[in-house]
Amino acid sequence: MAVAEFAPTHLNTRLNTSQLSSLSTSLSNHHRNSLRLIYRPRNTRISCSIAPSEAPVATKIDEAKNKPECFGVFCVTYDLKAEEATKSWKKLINIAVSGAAGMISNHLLFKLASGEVFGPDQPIALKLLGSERSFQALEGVAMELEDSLYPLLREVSIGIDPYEVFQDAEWVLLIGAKPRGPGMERAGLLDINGQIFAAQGKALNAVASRNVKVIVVGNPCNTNTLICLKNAPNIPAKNFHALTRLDENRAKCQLALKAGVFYDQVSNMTIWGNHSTTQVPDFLNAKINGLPVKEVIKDTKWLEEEFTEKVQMRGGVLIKKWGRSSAASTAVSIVDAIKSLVTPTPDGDWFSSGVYTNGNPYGIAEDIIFSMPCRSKGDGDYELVKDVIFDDYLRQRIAKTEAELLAEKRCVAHLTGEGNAFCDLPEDTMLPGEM
Ligand SMILES: NC(=O)C1=CN([C@@H]2O[C@H](COP(=O)(O)OP(=O)(O)OC[C@H]3O[C@@H](n4cnc5c(N)ncnc54)[C@H](OP(=O)(O)O)[C@@H]3O)[C@@H](O)[C@H]2O)C=CC1
Ligand SMILES: O=C([O-])CC(=O)C(=O)O
Repeated sequence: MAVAEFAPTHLNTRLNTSQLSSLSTSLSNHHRNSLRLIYRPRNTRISCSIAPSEAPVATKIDEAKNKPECFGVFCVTYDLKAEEATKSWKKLINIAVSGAAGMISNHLLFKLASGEVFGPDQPIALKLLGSERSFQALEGVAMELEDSLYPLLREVSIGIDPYEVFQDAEWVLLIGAKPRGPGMERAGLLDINGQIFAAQGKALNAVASRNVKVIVVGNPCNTNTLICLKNAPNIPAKNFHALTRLDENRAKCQLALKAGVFYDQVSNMTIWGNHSTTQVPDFLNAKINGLPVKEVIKDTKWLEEEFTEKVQMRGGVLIKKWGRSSAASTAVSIVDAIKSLVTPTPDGDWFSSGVYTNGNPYGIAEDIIFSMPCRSKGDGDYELVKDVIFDDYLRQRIAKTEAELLAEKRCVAHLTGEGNAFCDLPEDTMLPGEM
């Protein structure tokens, strides 16, 4: 019989029977054996005796996959009362992440766990959604989280069933999606990924917190968000976002570079429309050092052509250099997107997010997900900014990205409960990463 020593040395431990059983299940995932746990009093080690398996191993692994289990050291409860440093901590929040074994998550999860996103007094629980395909990798991610000893990370669980993983989730970051392969039509990608987001929307509707905030990253993210929210009618449509913050950050960087200023001097940067090559980085309303961009950068041809294209195609250029799509900067932009919703927007500024268009003041078609300028009081909610200006150039560009999103919507009608799909995409426009 093998004996494993489990030593949460930095913690005060107190386990109840169900936690002992969870710990046993979790460790049995690693060791593929049955376990006998011996609990000793606080501040001592917990010994796990590993006996030859009695039940078929495959059955145990399958059980663990279907029902998310706490992982390793995260099965240990902390004695919060005994820890002086935690006295002022807020109530734990549940954050679910799909595609948790993918590249973006590999950056994001560690930022979430560090306190960089929700603050140094906000303990979190991470609920990681994977698949049969990624389950082993997911265990690896959870092991790395264990080994990072983040004080604010109180729970980690992994699973493959969204109905289990999304239970009571207050923030859901939907990152997992099939990448578009060679020769695959955009309509095909919309359908394959749309199925994933329809299923996840249904799961959110059934089990997530009623006030859950959902940020969709997996592409094509605007239409995936629409599909998701249509399948979650009991959650306010306003709570769903498609990530266009990376595009905003890319646009700020290019304007700063051209103006010869540091990028913190660029504000009021709107990305309008789709996270695709039709997106519109708005240089009419953006500011540099508090002045309209056009007063600082007088080269209109550069703004209309080079700047706009550079932002639209940044993802593709990066893939050509790096051999894979932006992962670290995407994770940073997810952090920015969340922080923009949980901290008050600085006076006079705004941020971009792909949100539901119903009631928008810009005359953009209703019932699509469109990136627009938003402000937040820091309560997780947002309002659309009213005082923006338009000219013919901006209106024309907005109309093009709007037409693309309306066409994408018709392509996925079978997934949004709106009858038969009819796919007449105006031209085979690209994701930023596909150029
Ligand atoms: N909105 C934005 O600004 C950006 C969006 N993206 C998008 O984010 C998504 C994730 O990117 P990234 O983390 O780099 O990708 P990875 O390929 O590293 O990970 C993607 C994850 O998606 C999951 N997945 C779901 N369905 C499939 C499928 N049919 N085939 C393969 N994998 C699948 C996999 O996890 P599992 O097996 O656990 O389901 C996989 O781990 C992509 O859709 C990408 O286009 C990327 C950059 C910017
Ligand atoms: O197409 C991709 O996967 C990458 C992407 O969205 C981007 O870089 O903006």
